Amino acid sequence: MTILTLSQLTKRYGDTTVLHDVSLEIVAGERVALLGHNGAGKSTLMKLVLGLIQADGGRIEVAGHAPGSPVARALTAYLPENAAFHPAITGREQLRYYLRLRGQPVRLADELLERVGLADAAGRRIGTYSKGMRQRVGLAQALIGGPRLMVLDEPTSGLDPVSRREFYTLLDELAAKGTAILLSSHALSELEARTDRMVILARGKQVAEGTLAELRADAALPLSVTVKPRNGQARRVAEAFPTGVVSEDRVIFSCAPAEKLAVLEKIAALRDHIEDYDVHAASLDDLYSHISKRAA
Ligand SMILES: Nc1ncnc2c1ncn2[C@@H]1O[C@H](COP(=O)(O)OP(=O)(O)OP(=O)(O)O)[C@@H](O)[C@H]1O
Repeated sequence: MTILTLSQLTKRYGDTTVLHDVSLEIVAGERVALLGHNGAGKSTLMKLVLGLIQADGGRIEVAGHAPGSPVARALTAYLPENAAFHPAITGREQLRYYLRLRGQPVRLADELLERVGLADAAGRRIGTYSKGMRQRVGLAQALIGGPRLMVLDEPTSGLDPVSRREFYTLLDELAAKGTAILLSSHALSELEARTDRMVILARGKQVAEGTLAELRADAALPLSVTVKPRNGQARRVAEAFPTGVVSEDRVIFSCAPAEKLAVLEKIAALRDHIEDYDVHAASLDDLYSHISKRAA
């Protein structure tokens, strides 16, 4: 089921068009990453989805409802990059306040805080929380009511590596239950395995969209191959791969995706001379910088 539809969305501020004809659909359970340089239009797109600002062209639907309408608001949760709370109240009080606002029982506060790993700090003033802990309060708030669509603006900035992993595990659980997730992030490496699809914006234009595999196939960037020769075999192996560079007893070279099988066959034929090898496909970082340069 389609949860979010953007069709030829356009937004202008004065004479400047900050989003041009952006179209996107997110179905239930899908995790979509919105990528782009500073000022590319990510937050603007999110504000439009939330109904905080109005588009100048195109259409947005949240499960068939207009953004910002009471039904769309009830179905949507939002976590801003720097969730801000009153420092004098406790995590539990803050959650109870949000639960009341959303017409939910306040007894759910402790359960939500437990889900985001804040059970021990529930009775402490938020002013004593670290940035990562405040982000978790924001996430707990976003979980209220079992949203169908979650919009997360750079949700992991300021979180340590373990907290980031826990955060994505929580998102995976939500997606598995059918929540559609739209998140922006500059931390590309963590998105590779944790999102289903990426949309890349460059100066308001949608310059690429697809799964990591689709973006890789489209960009056709070379693979990086590293071969570790057995002792005393470096020269023999280097001769077999003349474009390679020898570094720290390894021979490193690149090959086009279409040549991958031929290279693997060659490596297999040299098995008596080779101790190990690695083949690295282009990372999301590589793809992002390639696509951004192509769009410039
Ligand atoms: N209220 C506004 N008035 C005028 N211009 C604005 C307004 N809000 C955003 N912009 C402009 O719209 C463009 C897109 O901004 P936006 O905040 O959507 O980018 P972003 O991709 O979220 O960037 P970042 O990664 O830095 O958060 C920028 O050029 C910005 O200056």
